[in-house]
Amino acid sequence: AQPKAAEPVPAPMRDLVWGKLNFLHTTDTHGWHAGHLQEGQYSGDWGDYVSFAQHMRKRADDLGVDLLLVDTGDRVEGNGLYDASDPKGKYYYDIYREQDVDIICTGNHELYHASTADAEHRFTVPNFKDRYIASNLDYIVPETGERVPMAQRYRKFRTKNQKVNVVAFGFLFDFTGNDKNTIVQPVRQTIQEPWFQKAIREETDVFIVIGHVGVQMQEFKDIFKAIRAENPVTPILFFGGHVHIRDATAYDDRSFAIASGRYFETIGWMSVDGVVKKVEAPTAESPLSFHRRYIDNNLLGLYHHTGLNSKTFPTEHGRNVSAMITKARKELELDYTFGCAPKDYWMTRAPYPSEDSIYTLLQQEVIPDIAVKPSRKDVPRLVIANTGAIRFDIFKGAFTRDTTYIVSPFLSVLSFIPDVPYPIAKKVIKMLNGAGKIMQAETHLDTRFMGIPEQWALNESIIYKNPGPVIHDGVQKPLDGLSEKPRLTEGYTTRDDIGDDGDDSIHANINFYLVPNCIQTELSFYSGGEPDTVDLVFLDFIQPFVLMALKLLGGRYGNEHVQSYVEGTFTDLWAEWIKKNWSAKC
Ligand SMILES: O=c1ccn([C@@H]2O[C@H](COP(=O)(O)O)[C@@H](O)[C@H]2O)c(=O)[nH]1
Repeated sequence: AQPKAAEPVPAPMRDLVWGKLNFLHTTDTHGWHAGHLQEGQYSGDWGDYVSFAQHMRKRADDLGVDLLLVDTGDRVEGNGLYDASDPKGKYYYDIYREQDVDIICTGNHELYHASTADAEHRFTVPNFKDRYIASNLDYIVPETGERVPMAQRYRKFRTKNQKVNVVAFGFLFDFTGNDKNTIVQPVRQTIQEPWFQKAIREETDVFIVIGHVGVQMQEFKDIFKAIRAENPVTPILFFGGHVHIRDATAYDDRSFAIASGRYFETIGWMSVDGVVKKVEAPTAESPLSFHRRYIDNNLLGLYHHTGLNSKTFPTEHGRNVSAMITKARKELELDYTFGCAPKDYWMTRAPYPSEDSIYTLLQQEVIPDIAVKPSRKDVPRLVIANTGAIRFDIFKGAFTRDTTYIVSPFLSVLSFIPDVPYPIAKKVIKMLNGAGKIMQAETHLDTRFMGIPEQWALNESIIYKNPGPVIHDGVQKPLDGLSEKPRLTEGYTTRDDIGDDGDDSIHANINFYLVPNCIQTELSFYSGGEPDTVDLVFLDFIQPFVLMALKLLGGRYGNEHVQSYVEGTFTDLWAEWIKKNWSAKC
């Protein structure tokens, strides 16, 4: 862990179940390779993961089984370690490559900006060579304009100890928000391609499909169907991501799929045992078993799973990687404090609106100050922000340069359309929040894309009768006020299609309150009647949705009507606001 990280916190543990094939899985790490410095239960850093993987590989060798490491993308955007440097990722690429990942693919965040996709192609693809797979992603070479596969389409290999033959794919969901230098081929088209049809007919013991795709998403189901049609009994293993949740499912009894959360809070574990190899002549009845665990990135848990302790756990390689991170954080001045958050502000742990909601803070305090265009400051305006633009909670205490990127990493800016008739403009927010079906039918725009990924698969809030004790401030209170009950820390209490025993650490529940796709602030409205027109201000990320909503409401607006509202990214404006408004020392 990093020198200033919170101490790890103990929790009752569930053990890992080993099989012939075993996997460690990371996804959606979003630059959190220094770990969570403010949360002891996720404070392991990339160096600790390097140490952990070394010990686990040794264990696999001792047992004569295999361990493979998988990463399913969105490694960038979301933390100062990636975002605070110029160029972005100056330190990240060298830190990330220190982990010996066996199968790796691309996420959508590697593609939003041409510069990010270029860096991925220049650094991570060659760093991982034949272990990088891009089944449905092409790259446009800047010098020649030539369209080439981002990496190989699929990979065939044999595992070290069990000599299991593997055919592996690496997919991205049908993403359309990529910049001009990449092309994402829809999965349904890709699986018709001759190379894919050939690959699924290769002689193999196991298929491994890694993807930046939620395990409940149609893309994975389509891939499964295509492979299974040709391979009635071959095990098919899926490693997914994108939706930032812990999840697992089985598409049939000889397949298994896991998604391993977000922000390096989780290291996913999957194991497969039974009749895995073709030479054992498997039939549909041959025994095959799958296990999954969501390992908290908590040092005490990593010690538990390796049977080691604080002295014996860190390897030389792991220590060196932790030191690289410390050096990078120092050079980036990530601990530089802009101000002091007076309390915790939650994305989904508190209802919106409420005084503890980060969106209420944004709507009522931040936006009124930052959404001001001097030349039009008295013009009535509606300011719309998508909730997905906020990526993490704010914890009471120091608000650092790192926190700025953790909360708001994107390069979004405030844009506006001047003088929109108010009767139309006032209905836009309702359309963005409630008319998903109409929008999708008209345009294939999925309005959930404006909201937070964590709730894409949720229809209602999850409210527990006995939410757990808060130890965030370091003071742990007993559950239900009964001191003899176990003192659980708040954390993941995952329920997936397999059951409710997936988490390696037993935690107290956390409530999850649904939030809308977008929030709106009304500014400079005068009393005594409605304005005829307003300036419609919005984050540029949601521009296609706003234009579509206006169109559906009878307004005739296109990209040509959109203008810049204020200078600077939303992230910079937040940081300025914090400096001015939370200037007290902690
Ligand atoms: O510029 C941006 C980019 C993304 N978002 C939000 O993020 C999610 C996608 O998050 P994943 O990590 O890829 O799951 C997107 O739906 C937006 O809500 C944004 O607001 N601005």
